[in-house]
Amino acid sequence: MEGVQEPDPDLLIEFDNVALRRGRNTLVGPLSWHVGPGERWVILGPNGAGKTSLLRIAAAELHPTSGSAHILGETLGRTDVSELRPRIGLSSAAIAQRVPSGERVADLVVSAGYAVLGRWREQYDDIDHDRAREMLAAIGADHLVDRQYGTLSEGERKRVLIARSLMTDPELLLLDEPAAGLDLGGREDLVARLADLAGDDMAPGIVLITHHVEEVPQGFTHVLMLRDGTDVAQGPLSEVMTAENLSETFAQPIVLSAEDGRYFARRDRR
Ligand SMILES: Nc1ncnc2c1ncn2[C@@H]1O[C@H](COP(=O)(O)OP(=O)(O)OP(=O)(O)O)[C@@H](O)[C@H]1O
Repeated sequence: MEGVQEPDPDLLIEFDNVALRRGRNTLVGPLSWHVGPGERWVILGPNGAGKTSLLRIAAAELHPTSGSAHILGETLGRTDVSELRPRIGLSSAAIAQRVPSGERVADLVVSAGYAVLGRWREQYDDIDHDRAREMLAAIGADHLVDRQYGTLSEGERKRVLIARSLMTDPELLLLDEPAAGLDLGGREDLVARLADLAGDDMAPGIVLITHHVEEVPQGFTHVLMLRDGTDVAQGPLSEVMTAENLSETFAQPIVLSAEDGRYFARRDRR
């Protein structure tokens, strides 16, 4: 990639004029987006806005068609992604679907460091198992350690997969709709766990995709609102999470309220 600028070593994600095209369709961009250390971002936008595609570029799973994309100081197109990916924790529905139902939770989490799904290898050390249990405990799922993945509820599965994505001690944690499909209690439980994680200084930078402002955990710092692949608005939550920006993003009049660091939205029927 000629003409690509050098990465800023202080940024976790540094996308400049990034675009992703498939045939005649532009799925993402052109979009510039920078994520700094300690930041906790939420990506909001309607179905088909390009949220998952953007996150997959950040996960080094997709290469942008144009623009410059640096992740953790490495430049996509110039770096060996097999070395970059273990530095990124990713939890998504696509990964969830690939987990064999008979997989034991302990094995699923411990194998993350070796990037295998559903392939139990016996050479993991005690230190790996201790860390797996620690990651499960961090997300309130340590009691599930001996269960089979297929027997877990939707909410339990989400938490186990987040524990798995933390296993490698990633510098960047990417969560694609972690609260999708959860009931009210399950959602509140997960949102509270993510708020704890957001408040932990030792936790990696976090980017979370959601469809619902109610799922934005307390302690999140920034928001990127996407529509038709591009950013309607982005920046600190306190400035950018407004009814006006949500209305433009979702192309309908939205009323927004906030309480105790949580947000609530509905359509304005007046
Ligand atoms: N390989 C592909 N070829 C063509 N179009 C694609 C391809 N993959 C995704 N798309 C389209 O790109 C757009 C963005 O998809 P993406 O999954 O990134 O959106 P999203 O915001 O995550 O949507 P949702 O909220 O429904 O999950 C969609 O219109 C989708 O149909």
